[in-house]
Amino acid sequence: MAYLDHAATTPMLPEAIAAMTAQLAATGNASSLHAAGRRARRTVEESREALADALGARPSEVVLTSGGTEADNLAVKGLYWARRDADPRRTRVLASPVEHHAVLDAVDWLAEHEGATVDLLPVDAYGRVHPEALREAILRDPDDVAMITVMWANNEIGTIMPVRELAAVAREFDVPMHADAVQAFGQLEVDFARSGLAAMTVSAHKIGGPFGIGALLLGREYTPVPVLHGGGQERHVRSGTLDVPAVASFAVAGRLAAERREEYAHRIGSLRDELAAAVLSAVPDALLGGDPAPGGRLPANAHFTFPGCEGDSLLLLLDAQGIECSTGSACTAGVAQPSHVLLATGTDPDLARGTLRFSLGHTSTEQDVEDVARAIGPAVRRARTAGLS
Ligand SMILES: Cc1ncc(COP(=O)(O)O)c(C=O)c1O
Repeated sequence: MAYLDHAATTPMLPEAIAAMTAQLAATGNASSLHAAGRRARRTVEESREALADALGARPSEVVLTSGGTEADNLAVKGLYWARRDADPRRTRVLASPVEHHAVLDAVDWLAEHEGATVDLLPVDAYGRVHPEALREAILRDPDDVAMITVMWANNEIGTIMPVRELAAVAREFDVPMHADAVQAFGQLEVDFARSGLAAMTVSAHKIGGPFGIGALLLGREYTPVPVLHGGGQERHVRSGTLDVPAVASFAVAGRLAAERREEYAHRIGSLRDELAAAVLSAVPDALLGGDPAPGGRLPANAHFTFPGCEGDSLLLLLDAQGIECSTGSACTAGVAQPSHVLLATGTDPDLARGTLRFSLGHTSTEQDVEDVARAIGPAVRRARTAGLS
């Protein structure tokens, strides 16, 4: 068994499981005033402090959500509404074209239902947005920009964005910028205070924590209009009873992700390089995706294009050998669609159908690399033959 799909989700860390199970039997709504409620509240506030510490933020800047998707929606829609309500000219959203669908579809929704104009920022061959491109886009009309959203690191090809430089440009024009740091947290140093961002998304299940919990890091300058209305929890921007066991578990995973990051990134980066070398040696015409420059892409990411192959067939052939990875492209009604990320980087749509993403994580070992090295050559040959028949 080689699980190489940690960018989709990671197995939970034993420490995060222990923190969660310890809370499952506890009673008390963190909003209640009695002793059980106060105990739950204490657990939540201690967890918030641990998460703030791990992310270079203040505890009051951690807005807990049901995950990355909700945090992205709150940032994009909420900041758009807040800025447009304050000045009706502000209806333009600047976004990178390689965002996760949680951002891209929220932006598209604003265009369809709220009169937003969406400017997709130009990217280079690795899907990177350059600060000059952002400046140019803002300068087209600095008065009409509602918000900017550019991810910290891409989930398919691992490209790392120059987030601090981009946020500095946004600040020059007093425009709030949000970054989806779901894939960056745990692999890169994501320090919210130093980033200059107005908002930043993280998710627990990508760092060894549980599903269904995440956070929007939110500075004090901008208050998004809520997406969820109700009890007024989380600074009145995200109502809903908190899932205390998940919050406690997220905090443990977050603390460990920050503490172990450097050593982890080093170990996983070497393993990824070995995996890339093994695949390229077994399939010499395979193309390694992402930016090969040091610090150009996430250490856990290995993305390949196999000319003449359907990624889906290849994935299933590897799955039959116990190797679990992803194509990185969406499948609509059984038809494999080339990924929007690859299309944005100028990849030929036919080539973009033959991609595989291996993403390593805390459970990855040398054995996983050996398993891929052994299986990938025969699988590609079979997938190519199947494609020709
Ligand atoms: C970059 C990125 N953003 C957002 C999400 C969504 O996060 P969640 O699964 O917590 O809703 C993911 C997960 O696939 C992701 O990779």
